[in-house]
Amino acid sequence: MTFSDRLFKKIEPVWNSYLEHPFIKGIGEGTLDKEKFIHYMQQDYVYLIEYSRVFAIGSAKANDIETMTIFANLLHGTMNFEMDLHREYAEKFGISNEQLEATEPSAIVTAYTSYMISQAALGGVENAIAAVFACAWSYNWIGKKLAEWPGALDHELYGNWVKMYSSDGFTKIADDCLHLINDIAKDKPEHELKKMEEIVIQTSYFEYMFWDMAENTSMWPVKELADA
Ligand SMILES: Cc1ncc(CN)c(N)n1
Repeated sequence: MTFSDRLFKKIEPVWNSYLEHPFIKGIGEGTLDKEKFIHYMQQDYVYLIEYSRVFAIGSAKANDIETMTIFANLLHGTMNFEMDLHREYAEKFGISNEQLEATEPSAIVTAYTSYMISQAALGGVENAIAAVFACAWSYNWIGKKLAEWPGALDHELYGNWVKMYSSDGFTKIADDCLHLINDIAKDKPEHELKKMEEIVIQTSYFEYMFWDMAENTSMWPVKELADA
Protein backbone atom coordinates (compact mmCIF):
# COMPACT_ATOMS: atom_id res chain seq x y z
CA MET A 1 0.00 0.00 0.00
CA THR A 2 1.43 3.42 -0.95
CA PHE A 3 1.36 6.32 1.50
CA SER A 4 -1.27 8.07 -0.64
CA ASP A 5 -3.48 4.92 -0.41
CA ARG A 6 -3.17 5.13 3.38
CA LEU A 7 -4.11 8.83 3.28
CA PHE A 8 -7.04 8.27 0.95
CA LYS A 9 -8.50 5.59 3.23
CA LYS A 10 -8.55 8.15 6.06
CA ILE A 11 -9.85 11.17 4.17
CA GLU A 12 -12.29 9.63 1.68
CA PRO A 13 -15.34 10.15 3.97
CA VAL A 14 -14.37 13.83 4.39
CA TRP A 15 -13.92 14.28 0.65
CA ASN A 16 -17.24 12.50 -0.02
CA SER A 17 -18.89 15.15 2.15
CA TYR A 18 -17.70 17.84 -0.31
CA LEU A 19 -19.92 16.32 -3.00
CA GLU A 20 -22.93 16.80 -0.70
CA HIS A 21 -22.03 20.42 0.00
CA PRO A 22 -24.54 22.95 -1.44
CA PHE A 23 -21.77 25.01 -3.05
CA ILE A 24 -20.29 22.03 -4.92
CA LYS A 25 -23.75 20.77 -5.83
CA GLY A 26 -24.57 24.25 -7.10
CA ILE A 27 -21.53 24.19 -9.42
CA GLY A 28 -22.27 20.64 -10.63
CA GLU A 29 -25.98 21.25 -11.15
CA GLY A 30 -25.44 24.77 -12.51
CA THR A 31 -27.77 26.33 -9.92
CA LEU A 32 -25.20 28.23 -7.84
CA ASP A 33 -25.94 31.87 -7.10
CA LYS A 34 -23.51 33.96 -9.19
CA GLU A 35 -22.68 36.31 -6.26
CA LYS A 36 -21.51 33.33 -4.20
CA PHE A 37 -19.28 32.22 -7.05
CA ILE A 38 -17.79 35.71 -7.38
CA HIS A 39 -17.00 35.75 -3.65
CA TYR A 40 -15.45 32.28 -3.92
CA MET A 41 -13.35 33.16 -6.95
CA GLN A 42 -11.95 36.33 -5.32
CA GLN A 43 -11.18 34.52 -2.06
CA ASP A 44 -9.66 31.59 -3.93
CA TYR A 45 -7.34 33.93 -5.82
CA VAL A 46 -5.75 35.25 -2.64
CA TYR A 47 -5.74 31.73 -1.21
CA LEU A 48 -3.75 30.55 -4.26
CA ILE A 49 -1.14 33.28 -3.80
CA GLU A 50 -0.38 31.93 -0.29
CA TYR A 51 -0.68 28.30 -1.45
CA SER A 52 1.99 29.10 -4.06
CA ARG A 53 4.28 30.24 -1.24
CA VAL A 54 4.08 26.71 0.19
CA PHE A 55 5.50 25.35 -3.08
CA ALA A 56 8.25 27.96 -2.82
CA ILE A 57 9.03 26.80 0.74
CA GLY A 58 9.08 23.18 -0.48
CA SER A 59 11.47 24.12 -3.27
CA ALA A 60 13.76 25.99 -0.85
CA LYS A 61 13.78 23.06 1.60
CA ALA A 62 14.29 20.31 -1.01
CA ASN A 63 17.34 18.14 -0.57
CA ASP A 64 17.87 17.42 -4.27
CA ILE A 65 17.47 19.18 -7.60
CA GLU A 66 14.69 16.88 -8.83
CA THR A 67 12.43 17.66 -5.84
CA MET A 68 13.35 21.34 -6.06
CA THR A 69 12.30 21.39 -9.73
CA ILE A 70 9.00 19.59 -9.09
CA PHE A 71 8.02 22.15 -6.43
CA ALA A 72 9.10 25.00 -8.73
CA ASN A 73 6.99 23.57 -11.58
CA LEU A 74 3.98 23.21 -9.27
CA LEU A 75 4.39 26.87 -8.27
CA HIS A 76 4.61 27.86 -11.94
CA GLY A 77 1.56 25.73 -12.86
CA THR A 78 -0.54 27.29 -10.10
CA MET A 79 0.35 30.89 -10.91
CA ASN A 80 0.28 30.61 -14.70
CA PHE A 81 -2.29 27.92 -15.41
CA GLU A 82 -4.73 27.52 -12.50
CA MET A 83 -4.89 31.23 -11.67
CA ASP A 84 -5.60 32.09 -15.33
CA LEU A 85 -9.03 30.56 -14.72
CA HIS A 86 -9.68 33.07 -11.93
CA ARG A 87 -8.39 35.97 -14.04
CA GLU A 88 -10.67 34.92 -16.91
CA TYR A 89 -13.70 34.73 -14.62
CA ALA A 90 -12.77 38.08 -13.06
CA GLU A 91 -12.64 39.70 -16.49
CA LYS A 92 -16.11 38.34 -17.21
CA PHE A 93 -17.35 39.91 -13.95
CA GLY A 94 -15.66 43.27 -14.62
CA ILE A 95 -13.04 42.77 -11.88
CA SER A 96 -9.48 43.86 -12.79
CA ASN A 97 -6.38 41.82 -11.91
CA GLU A 98 -5.38 44.57 -9.46
CA GLN A 99 -8.75 44.37 -7.68
CA LEU A 100 -8.51 40.60 -7.61
CA GLU A 101 -5.04 40.69 -6.05
CA ALA A 102 -6.16 43.28 -3.48
CA THR A 103 -9.02 41.07 -2.19
CA GLU A 104 -9.20 41.12 1.60
CA PRO A 105 -8.81 37.51 2.78
CA SER A 106 -11.70 36.12 4.85
CA ALA A 107 -11.21 34.53 8.29
CA ILE A 108 -11.15 31.04 6.76
CA VAL A 109 -8.63 31.95 4.07
CA THR A 110 -6.43 33.57 6.73
CA ALA A 111 -6.66 30.56 9.04
CA TYR A 112 -6.17 27.98 6.28
CA THR A 113 -3.20 29.67 4.58
CA SER A 114 -1.56 30.52 7.94
CA TYR A 115 -1.82 26.85 8.89
CA MET A 116 -0.29 25.63 5.61
CA ILE A 117 2.56 28.12 5.70
CA SER A 118 3.39 27.52 9.38
CA GLN A 119 3.43 23.73 8.94
CA ALA A 120 5.65 24.02 5.86
CA ALA A 121 7.96 26.52 7.62
CA LEU A 122 8.23 24.50 10.84
CA GLY A 123 8.99 21.12 9.25
CA GLY A 124 11.01 19.78 6.36
CA VAL A 125 10.02 19.17 2.77
CA GLU A 126 7.58 16.43 3.94
CA ASN A 127 5.43 19.04 5.72
CA ALA A 128 5.34 21.23 2.60
CA ILE A 129 4.01 18.45 0.35
CA ALA A 130 1.57 17.29 3.07
CA ALA A 131 0.22 20.86 3.35
CA VAL A 132 -0.69 21.08 -0.36
CA PHE A 133 -1.67 17.47 -1.02
CA ALA A 134 -5.39 17.68 -0.10
CA CYS A 135 -5.71 20.98 -1.97
CA ALA A 136 -4.40 19.70 -5.28
CA TRP A 137 -5.84 16.22 -5.04
CA SER A 138 -9.32 17.01 -3.73
CA TYR A 139 -9.91 19.61 -6.48
CA ASN A 140 -8.90 17.17 -9.20
CA TRP A 141 -11.02 14.47 -7.53
CA ILE A 142 -14.05 16.82 -7.32
CA GLY A 143 -13.49 18.06 -10.90
CA LYS A 144 -13.49 14.50 -12.28
CA LYS A 145 -16.61 13.56 -10.29
CA LEU A 146 -18.51 16.68 -11.42
CA ALA A 147 -17.43 16.11 -15.04
CA GLU A 148 -19.68 13.03 -14.95
CA TRP A 149 -22.72 14.99 -13.77
CA PRO A 150 -25.17 15.67 -16.64
CA GLY A 151 -24.47 19.04 -18.28
CA ALA A 152 -21.80 20.12 -15.75
CA LEU A 153 -19.03 20.50 -18.34
CA ASP A 154 -21.27 22.50 -20.68
CA HIS A 155 -22.73 24.97 -18.21
CA GLU A 156 -22.20 28.48 -19.58
CA LEU A 157 -20.79 29.86 -16.31
CA TYR A 158 -19.53 26.94 -14.24
CA GLY A 159 -18.51 24.60 -17.10
CA ASN A 160 -15.03 26.14 -17.30
CA TRP A 161 -14.45 25.51 -13.59
CA VAL A 162 -15.34 21.82 -14.02
CA LYS A 163 -13.25 21.64 -17.22
CA MET A 164 -10.19 23.13 -15.49
CA TYR A 165 -10.20 20.87 -12.46
CA SER A 166 -10.90 17.70 -14.48
CA SER A 167 -8.43 18.65 -17.27
CA ASP A 168 -5.28 16.73 -18.20
CA GLY A 169 -3.23 19.80 -17.22
CA PHE A 170 -4.65 19.93 -13.69
CA THR A 171 -4.54 16.12 -13.39
CA LYS A 172 -0.79 16.35 -14.09
CA ILE A 173 -0.42 18.86 -11.20
CA ALA A 174 -2.37 16.55 -8.84
CA ASP A 175 -0.41 13.47 -10.02
CA ASP A 176 2.90 15.26 -9.50
CA CYS A 177 1.84 15.98 -5.89
CA LEU A 178 0.84 12.33 -5.43
CA HIS A 179 4.15 10.98 -6.74
CA LEU A 180 6.06 13.51 -4.67
CA ILE A 181 4.28 12.66 -1.41
CA ASN A 182 4.83 8.93 -2.02
CA ASP A 183 8.53 9.46 -2.82
CA ILE A 184 9.08 11.69 0.20
CA ALA A 185 7.17 9.31 2.52
CA LYS A 186 9.42 6.38 1.55
CA ASP A 187 11.87 5.53 4.35
CA LYS A 188 10.26 8.04 6.76
CA PRO A 189 9.71 6.83 10.34
CA GLU A 190 6.13 6.30 11.51
CA HIS A 191 6.06 9.42 13.73
CA GLU A 192 6.84 11.61 10.68
CA LEU A 193 4.22 9.80 8.56
CA LYS A 194 1.70 10.40 11.36
CA LYS A 195 2.50 14.12 11.28
CA MET A 196 2.07 14.22 7.48
CA GLU A 197 -1.24 12.38 7.85
CA GLU A 198 -2.40 14.89 10.48
CA ILE A 199 -1.61 17.80 8.11
CA VAL A 200 -3.52 16.16 5.24
CA ILE A 201 -6.54 15.54 7.50
CA GLN A 202 -6.53 19.09 8.91
CA THR A 203 -6.25 20.64 5.45
CA SER A 204 -9.14 18.41 4.31
CA TYR A 205 -11.25 19.92 7.12
CA PHE A 206 -10.16 23.38 6.01
CA GLU A 207 -11.28 22.55 2.44
CA TYR A 208 -14.77 21.85 3.77
CA MET A 209 -14.75 25.11 5.71
CA PHE A 210 -13.69 26.93 2.54
CA TRP A 211 -16.79 25.60 0.71
CA ASP A 212 -18.88 26.80 3.67
CA MET A 213 -17.24 30.23 3.53
CA ALA A 214 -18.09 30.42 -0.18
CA GLU A 215 -21.68 29.25 0.30
CA ASN A 216 -22.30 31.80 3.07
CA THR A 217 -20.19 34.56 1.43
CA SER A 218 -18.64 34.99 4.86
CA MET A 219 -15.73 37.27 5.77
CA TRP A 220 -15.10 38.04 9.47
CA PRO A 221 -18.00 37.60 11.95
CA VAL A 222 -17.98 41.07 13.54
CA LYS A 223 -16.13 42.99 10.86
CA GLU A 224 -18.86 45.63 10.45
CA LEU A 225 -18.41 46.77 14.09
CA ALA A 226 -14.83 47.97 13.52
CA ASP A 227 -15.56 49.19 9.97
CA ALA A 228 -18.36 51.47 11.17
C1 LIG B 1 -9.23 26.40 -1.31
C2 LIG B 1 -8.60 25.72 -2.49
N1 LIG B 1 -8.02 24.49 -2.29
C3 LIG B 1 -7.40 23.92 -3.37
C4 LIG B 1 -7.35 24.49 -4.61
C5 LIG B 1 -6.72 23.78 -5.77
N2 LIG B 1 -5.44 24.28 -6.01
C6 LIG B 1 -7.95 25.72 -4.74
N3 LIG B 1 -7.97 26.38 -5.92
N4 LIG B 1 -8.58 26.34 -3.68
